[in-house]
Amino acid sequence: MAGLSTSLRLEPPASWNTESSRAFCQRIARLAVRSLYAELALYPKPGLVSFVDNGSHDDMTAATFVRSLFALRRYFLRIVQAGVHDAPFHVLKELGIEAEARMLHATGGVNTHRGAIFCLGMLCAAIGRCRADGTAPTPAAIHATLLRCWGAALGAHSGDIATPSHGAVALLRYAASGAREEGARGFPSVFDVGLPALHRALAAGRDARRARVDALFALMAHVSDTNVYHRGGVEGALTVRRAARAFIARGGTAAPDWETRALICHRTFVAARLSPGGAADLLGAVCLLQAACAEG
Ligand SMILES: CC(C)(COP(=O)(O)OP(=O)(O)OC[C@H]1O[C@@H](n2cnc3c(N)ncnc32)[C@H](O[C@H]2O[C@H](COP(=O)(O)OP(=O)(O)OP(=O)(O)O)[C@@H](O)[C@H]2O)[C@@H]1O)[C@@H](O)C(=O)NCCC(=O)NCCS
Ligand SMILES: Nc1ncnc2[nH]cnc12
Repeated sequence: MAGLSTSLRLEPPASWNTESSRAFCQRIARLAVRSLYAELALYPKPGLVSFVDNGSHDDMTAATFVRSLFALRRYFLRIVQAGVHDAPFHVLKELGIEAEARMLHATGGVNTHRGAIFCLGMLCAAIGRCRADGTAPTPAAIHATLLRCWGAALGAHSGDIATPSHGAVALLRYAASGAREEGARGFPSVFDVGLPALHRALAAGRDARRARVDALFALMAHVSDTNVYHRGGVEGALTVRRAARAFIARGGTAAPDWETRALICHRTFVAARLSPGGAADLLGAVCLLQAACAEG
């Protein structure tokens, strides 16, 4: 992937003042919320919650996710602003912890978006930082900025397990890397797996819905999803990976019977209580990157 040095440099716009900075931050925050809404609305999504059904979950519905999204609007605005102002990682972390509390308050204690708060939050900060630097928002520039500004702190954060979590248990029991390792490496699954899969599908003429399904399956085939390990152990993780690879091997959504296959996969996951929630969060991040880079 091209580095920052090869990306287009823009002069900071003459109109770059408090007013335009606020409008920019609000636009990116809106894109983050819309991207998570697009993930929620997508169907079929194996084992995951949508407006059609609750997938493998009995403690959350689409309404729970929508409440969570409303509660996170201000967080995304604040973290883009923090990125614009080159805030150190501990400031981003405080914003993230506060957002987790708001999410849990809005959902009655259900974890809808912890992975998304982390991943989309860091991307929002990096997009803000790119803008302040006068760097065009390409995926390569956003990735390089993320690593340059907060890469070392993200690496240290991955080993800092203060409170027990499903992710921490999956790491200890199964060596499943999860969100922490993704963050430490600058979310490579978003930049190197999910986004290219989305772009390939769009370039082949598929619509946004099908492209998102293809990106989700690409992520399911690739990521070490601690939510899957938490619910299904090693066997569950193998089931998810094999199902995703089989779907992709048949051509993904280019296959005429893709929808039937995706629905069969959905029912299989629901029967086994499997939920690739980490891949779903990363899909939200892919949608944000695509929208932010397309709008410039
Ligand atoms: C760094 C943290 C995000 C901590 O991570 P950790 O792994 O220790 O903690 P978890 O609480 O398990 O949360 C991790 C969430 O990340 C998602 N995820 C899983 N695998 C991956 C992956 N490979 N890449 C990216 N993201 C991943 C996953 O999110 C989904 O799972 C949710 C449901 O999970 P859970 O509640 O565990 O399980 P249920 O199915 O509900 O189980 P039952 O209760 O029903 O049995 C689902 O909604 C998705 O969102 C994990 O949730 C972070 O916590 C942290 O450090 N936070 C502080 C804030 C911060 O520092 N921010 C930095 C600046 S932004
Ligand atoms: N649609 C969804 N269903 C279940 N868990 C998720 N985590 C993020 N999005 C999700």
